[in-house]
Amino acid sequence: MNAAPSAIRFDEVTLGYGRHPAVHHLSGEFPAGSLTAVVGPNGAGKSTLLKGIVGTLRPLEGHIRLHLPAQASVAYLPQAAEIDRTFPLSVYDLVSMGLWSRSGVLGGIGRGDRTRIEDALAAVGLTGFERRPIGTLSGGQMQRTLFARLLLQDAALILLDEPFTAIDAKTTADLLDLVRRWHTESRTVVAVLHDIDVVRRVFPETLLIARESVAWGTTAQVLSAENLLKARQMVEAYDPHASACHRSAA
Ligand SMILES: Nc1ncnc2c1ncn2[C@@H]1O[C@H](COP(=O)(O)OP(=O)(O)OP(=O)(O)O)[C@@H](O)[C@H]1O
Repeated sequence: MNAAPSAIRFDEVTLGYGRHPAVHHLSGEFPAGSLTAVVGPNGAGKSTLLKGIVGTLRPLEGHIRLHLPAQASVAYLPQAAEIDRTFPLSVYDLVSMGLWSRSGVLGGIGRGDRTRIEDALAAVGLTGFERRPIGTLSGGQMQRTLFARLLLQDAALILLDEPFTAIDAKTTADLLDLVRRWHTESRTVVAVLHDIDVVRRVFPETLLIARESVAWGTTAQVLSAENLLKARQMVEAYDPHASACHRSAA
């Protein structure tokens, strides 16, 4: 298998809300520099998994360990529905927040930073949009803005939750080019995706989950018809009101 050291390691991790487990007994690793899709039916626990990695959700059981270079940041793009677009920010303001990990919230923006912000906006095709309030952007333009912010974050680990949902083919293709670029730069990228064709085309590794791991490895092996059917059946059979994990109780 992959000889690269792990960037994220899961040891028997159970994540959940209150006492209700959402993802059970997950063990495995995302190697440093890997490009992995997280796939599974609605309610499979994909977003929950990312929240566990970011640290906004603490495991009910087990450990998640990040092995990143010193000072390296983690960049996290939540689902579009979780982002408040009524906040009075311009495109420029939002993108410049990508520099906060280095400059601090109150740090000034120097000439070099301004060039980097302009370069990031150009890379996502938004030159000329600097002063636009984010509330006036289309869904695709907003996603381009958020990817420009990710570019500036310069993170070793990038987590994307359904980044291409409700985004047209041209915008998806442009943003996938950035994902490929991050992969060639040896960043570790984990993306929750629903479009299996995109996963097969672009993502070498896949984790298929259905409240627990169904398969984890190379995309061609993981996305077999048998595994996809198994995942669907496992989620349909799951009792969302279960208060304890059957394996813990065993
Ligand atoms: N804040 C929360 N409080 C309680 N339960 C939650 C919360 N967030 C998610 N859940 C539950 O955890 C389970 C997994 O949800 P999650 O959002 O991780 O699934 P998902 O695979 O990302 O789904 P989708 O593809 O629909 O986005 C679901 O049963 C969901 O209802």
